[in-house]
Amino acid sequence: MERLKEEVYRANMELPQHGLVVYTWGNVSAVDRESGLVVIKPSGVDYATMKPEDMVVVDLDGKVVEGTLRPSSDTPTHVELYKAFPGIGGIVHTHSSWATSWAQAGRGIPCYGTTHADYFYGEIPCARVLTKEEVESAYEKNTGKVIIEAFEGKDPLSTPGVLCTSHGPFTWGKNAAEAVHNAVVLEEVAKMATRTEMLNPKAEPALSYIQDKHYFRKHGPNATYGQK
Ligand SMILES: O=C(CO)[C@@H](O)[C@@H](O)COP(=O)(O)O
Repeated sequence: MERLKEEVYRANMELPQHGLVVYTWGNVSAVDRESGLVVIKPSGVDYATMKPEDMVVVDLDGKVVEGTLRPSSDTPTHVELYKAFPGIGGIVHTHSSWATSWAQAGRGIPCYGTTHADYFYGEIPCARVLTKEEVESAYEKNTGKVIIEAFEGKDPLSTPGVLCTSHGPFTWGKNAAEAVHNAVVLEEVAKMATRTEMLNPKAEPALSYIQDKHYFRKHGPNATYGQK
C-alpha cells in the first residue's frame, strides 16, 4: 500500500496547487481493487504539513485498517461510490468555487461546448438535496446514495463527475491522478458555463454531433458512452 499512499498523497497535493481548495477542504482517495482497501487523505490536516505516511487506509465499510490519523470526514461517500461504480479507481471531492456555485444553485452543468464534451458526456448532473432524515442519520453515506441515484441509467465512466446540491463537486477516474484531472476540468467548464449564460441567457447545449465527435476523438471509438 506504500505506493498507493504516495500516489494518493501526490494527488491530494495537486488540489491546492490547482486552486481547487483552501485550508484543509477537499480530499482524494484511491482504491486497490485486489485487496478492497481504500487509501484516503486524513481529516483536517494542513496540506503544507501533510506526508505520504499520513494517508489512512480503510476497508469498503470505511473501517480504518491502517493509520493513526482520522480518515477524511467524506470517507463514507467515497466508499459508497467505490462499491457502486466498480470501474473507478480514484475519487476527488472539493469545494472549488465555480462548481460549488452550480451545486449551491442546485443545477447540473449543460454541455455548452467541446471543452466539456472532451471529458463529460452530456450534462454534469446535480444530485438532489438530502432529506432532513438523510442528513441527520448518515450525511456522508447518504451523499453517496444521492450521487448513485443521479447515475441511474447513466454511465459514470463517461460522465466522471457530479455536483451535490448545497454542497459541492465530486469527480472520479481510473486512478487518483485522473480524478484530479477531471476535477480541474470540471471547475473550468463550470466557469465557462457561468460566463456562457451571462453572455447569452438563451444559450443552448452544443449540438450532439459536435459533442459526440469530441468525446470519441478523446476517448476512442469503443469508449463507454452515456447510457449504461
Ligand atoms: O465538505 C467538507 C465539509 O463540508 C469536507 O470535504 C472538507 O471540510 C474536508 O474535510 P476532511 O478534512 O477531508 O475531513
